[in-house]
Amino acid sequence: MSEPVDEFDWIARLLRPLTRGAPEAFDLLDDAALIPEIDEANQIVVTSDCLVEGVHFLASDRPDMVARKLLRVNLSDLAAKGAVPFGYLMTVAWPRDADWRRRQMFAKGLATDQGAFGLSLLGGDTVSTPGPWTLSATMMGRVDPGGMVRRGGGKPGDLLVVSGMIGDGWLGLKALQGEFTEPDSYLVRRYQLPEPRLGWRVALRHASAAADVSDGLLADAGHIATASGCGLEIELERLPLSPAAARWLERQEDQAGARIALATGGDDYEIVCAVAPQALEAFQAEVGAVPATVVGRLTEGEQTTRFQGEVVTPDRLGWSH
Ligand SMILES: Nc1ncnc2c1ncn2[C@@H]1O[C@H](COP(=O)(O)OP(=O)(O)OP(=O)(O)O)[C@@H](O)[C@H]1O
Ligand SMILES: Cc1ncc(C[n+]2csc(CCOP(=O)(O)O)c2C)c(N)n1
Ligand SMILES: [Mg+2]
Ligand SMILES: [Mg+2]
Ligand SMILES: [Mg+2]
Repeated sequence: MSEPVDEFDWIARLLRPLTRGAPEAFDLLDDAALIPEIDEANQIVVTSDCLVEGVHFLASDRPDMVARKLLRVNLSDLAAKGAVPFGYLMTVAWPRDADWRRRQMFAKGLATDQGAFGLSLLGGDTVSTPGPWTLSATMMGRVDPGGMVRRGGGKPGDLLVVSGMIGDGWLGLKALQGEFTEPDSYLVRRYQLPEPRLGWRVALRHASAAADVSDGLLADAGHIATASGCGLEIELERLPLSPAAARWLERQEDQAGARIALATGGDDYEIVCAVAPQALEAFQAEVGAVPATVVGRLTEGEQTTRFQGEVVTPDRLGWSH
């Protein structure tokens, strides 16, 4: 039997050398690449995320919702970098039985969110596949020179702040898989239609580091800590929970285990960022309607997670392919 391959080992050991040290790639340690010097006023942030049926979405999800999720997971990376998106390239691998109607619904979903987010389709590729429906988008956005918020740059003592709510996406998948029922489909909608936090662009000017939360809060906060050369502490009782998530949590016997599941399940597409204590007020003045919650801080130590003062040790910090 061959050994299992870790996603981040493959990126670090086999792909990083292929960047040949290009400064644009940041050693493949960030959410996006940066193309500098387009002109004096603009730099371009570029990111690419792929969705696979059965891995990222369900075969029963509507094609227009899959289209919108494809755009939104990519927009989420640009949101975390403080970029203003403008266009994308897209590759679609269609299973042979994908009929015109399906493709039409898919294009309609793209049109809806292109309108909502001011995007143009710039190019791409279309192929067929004997496997599951697979889609990839490469999304581009503008920043002022030096304006991209990096994963590195956090300092011990910085507060870890998260946008919106954590755990809803993971719970929405559980609901779709029949693990529990919800009357209003709020969680299912959160799984199928993430909300990229582009409204945090100005607030992020007061952050020292940021990433979006796709793999899980503990994993993605960990990416910030690692890139910043810090440790971190997260306190699970501080997780921002929607009313629906709080109701689910109430029904769970193992409270620590349930909170770990919410903080490692992923599919949140929120922003986690590091903010120096003295910058918190200025940061909070710019976040608008989306709640900002302090969930922990960067430290000089290891990565630790606590619940009610006790250290807890999750089996995994988040999703890994
Ligand atoms: N196949 C690949 N080729 C080149 N670079 C890659 C590849 N896969 C990942 N990377 C790079 O590795 C880094 C980390 O990727 P990762 O997928 O964790 O980023 P992300 O989009 O923020 O997270 P997620 O995929 O969970 O949304 C990024 O710089 C990304 O561009
Ligand atoms: C059907 C189904 N099963 C499981 C999951 C959970 N999931 C899959 S990939 C991923 C990390 C983010 O993606 P990536 O790292 O590829 O960008 C997560 C949390 C899902 N969304 N749908
Ligand atoms: Mg990311
Ligand atoms: Mg991503
Ligand atoms: Mg991932």
